[in-house]
Amino acid sequence: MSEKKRTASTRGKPRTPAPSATTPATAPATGEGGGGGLSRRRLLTTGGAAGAVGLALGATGGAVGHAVAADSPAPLTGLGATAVPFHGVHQAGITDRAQAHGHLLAFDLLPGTDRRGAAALMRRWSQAAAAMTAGRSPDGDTQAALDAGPSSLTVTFGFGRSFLTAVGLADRVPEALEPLPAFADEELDRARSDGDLFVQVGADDALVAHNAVRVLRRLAAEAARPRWQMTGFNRSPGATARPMTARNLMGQIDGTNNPVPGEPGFDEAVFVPQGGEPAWMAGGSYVVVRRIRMLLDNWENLSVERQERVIGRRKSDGAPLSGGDERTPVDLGARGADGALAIAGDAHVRVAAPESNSGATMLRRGFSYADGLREDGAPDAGLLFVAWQADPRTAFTRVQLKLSRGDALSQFVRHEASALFAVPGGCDPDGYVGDRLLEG
Ligand SMILES: C=CC1=C(C)c2cc3[nH]c(cc4nc(cc5[nH]c(cc1n2)c(C)c5CCC(=O)O)C(CCC(=O)O)=C4C)c(C)c3C=C
Ligand SMILES: [Fe+2]
Repeated sequence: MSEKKRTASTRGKPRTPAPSATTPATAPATGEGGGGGLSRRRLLTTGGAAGAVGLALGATGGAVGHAVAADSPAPLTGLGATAVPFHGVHQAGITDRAQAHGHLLAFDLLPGTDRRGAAALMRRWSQAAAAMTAGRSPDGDTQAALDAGPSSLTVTFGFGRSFLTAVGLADRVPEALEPLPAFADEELDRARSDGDLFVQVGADDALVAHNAVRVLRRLAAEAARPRWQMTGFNRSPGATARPMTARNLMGQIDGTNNPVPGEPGFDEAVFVPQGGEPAWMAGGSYVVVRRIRMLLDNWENLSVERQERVIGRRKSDGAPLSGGDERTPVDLGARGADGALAIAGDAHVRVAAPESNSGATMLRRGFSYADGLREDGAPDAGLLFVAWQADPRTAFTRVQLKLSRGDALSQFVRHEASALFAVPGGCDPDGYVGDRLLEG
């Protein structure tokens, strides 16, 4: 199929009817109350008819329900109707609130896929992602999400070091994409690590997220094959009485001290600046993905007091052990009545803090995972740690080196897979993600 034809058809049929209203809304990057706004505009669209009918039928179903719904279409809920624009200076899925469902995938190029073939793939993927994130049905749609709105779907693409060499662009490999060093105690499964291409899919509806993955998989067919896929989740929006930072599977409030979009230093910490090196990465970011299994049976046998000592924050409300509430800045110098440090020397927040790592800052935007049981009956569950930064050498790597040498949390977690990708800036509607690299 020619690019022109494909462009025309992906702009085609709406999955849900045209919006009757648009209302801007904001949400933080991680958790629901992590603070800060969005660098991308979110659209809350209210549709009627077909897309809404499926939702309206939830309670009644059957022929009667169909008749009622056809006469009085109800709007999609806010959850289904929310759309995050695909196009922009930065790719979506970085500063947006982490969705309830996430898929992380790596693909390897098939032998024979050259720069031209890779460019065609990125164009196909970008066009399909733009359509799906706007609630339109793309070419090759499986129709599994036909009745749903975009549900905050985001699709984010990245390139591994091996991608650049495979397509003959070894001279354009960013210095920041140097392989991560080996860290003490990691037990990495190489088959579930690295990869040529990275795809992150997030949505607040499980079918929408799954369908997007299937569509992208089908579009990759002749150019790339999946290398690994990991599936995770977060709390659903609206599950708590008020917006709150999410909890991880250890029960801790996780994401409190993330940098906040719009605050001083955020862009410098997370994005490669315009005029930065290499030029094709301007507006982009580097993502570190780590599959970190939690030894939940051991962790849950600790008293809450000991769990809090390991992290350095209270479990109930996330307040630092140095005092205050969740939002109170951590005071690493504070001491208790006994003269001992309020936040232990090996507490996770002390060892990971920017103050302990020459200012190292990253945006953590992960997903929990639960993949059933291991052979020994222990849960195969933990954190799909996803960290975004302008330079991993002075952010993730610096902090992880420190953590691997003295973090009290280390004995309760195992790093099982690892990957680093360069995530270019966003693209225009006429372009595709990576065009400045692949066309330049
Ligand atoms: C290399 C970076 C980090 C890894 C790997 C990591 C794993 C990890 N963390 C938690 C739970 C929490 N982490 C918290 C804070 C926190 N963690 C990192 C970095 C890594 N964590 C940073 C930079 C920070 C912020 C430190 C600060 O500035 O205070 C917290 C506290 C709440 C918060 O601020 O988010 C929790 C809880 C787990 C369970 C985990 C591996 C499974
Ligand atoms: Fe952490």
